[in-house]
Amino acid sequence: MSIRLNDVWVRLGDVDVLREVSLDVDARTVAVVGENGSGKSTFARLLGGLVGHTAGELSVLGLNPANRAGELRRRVAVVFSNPDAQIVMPTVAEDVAFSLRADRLRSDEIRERVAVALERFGLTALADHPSHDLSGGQKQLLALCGAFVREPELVIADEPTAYLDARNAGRVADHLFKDTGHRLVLVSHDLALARRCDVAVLFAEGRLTAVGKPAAIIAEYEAKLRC
Ligand SMILES: Nc1ncnc2c1ncn2[C@@H]1O[C@H](COP(=O)(O)OP(=O)(O)OP(=O)(O)O)[C@@H](O)[C@H]1O
Repeated sequence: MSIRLNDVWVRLGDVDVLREVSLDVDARTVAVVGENGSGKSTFARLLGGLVGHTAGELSVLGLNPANRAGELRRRVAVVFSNPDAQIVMPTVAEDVAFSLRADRLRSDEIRERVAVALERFGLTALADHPSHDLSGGQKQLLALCGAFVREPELVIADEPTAYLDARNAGRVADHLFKDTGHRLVLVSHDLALARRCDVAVLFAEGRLTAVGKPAAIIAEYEAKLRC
């Protein structure tokens, strides 16, 4: 997937939230685990071009977010745990179409892409439904639908199942892991979900402390949690 960081630091306010982060990973799915406040979300936002780095070198899909942020945002979709932050249009179909606004498609192409995406995420019957009246699980599916309709090369999902019941969490996970040609960076406290990834990275106190097979990294993390 080509995520490369060399001694990257991120300072927010007067805090070094990420320190000395180095990583070179080329995997389809990458899990990011670690305790609360360890820097996982900041790392996810950094990869998505939503937070700048203060020092070091960084490339995502071969692009440096510092000077190719626009292109990165076109090729990468970021999904957060709170879908309300991403839902902007009054109806479900309009909200999905809004995600395509920058792609300069013809209106019939937009309609077609939206219809296919709604079908894929089981939202067709809700196309004209007010988006803010959806249940939490439906809203998260809508946020994912809005992310995937753009056919991103990389999906960065930060706690995408945090507020969902088991059935909806399973649905969301199935969409994230289904191989549709996209890569996935998944930040999650759900270690069963993290275990499904090809590679895992562990954060502690703003540092990336381990990278490897999820089973080994999660065992290391669980041992640390028991201390
Ligand atoms: N804008 C900011 N200004 C100052 N400090 C910040 C800012 N954003 C995050 N932090 C701090 O950076 C640290 C890492 O935060 P981050 O949200 O990346 O952690 P996290 O591992 O995702 O945590 P959680 O598992 O609780 O979501 C925390 O101590 C947080 O308070």
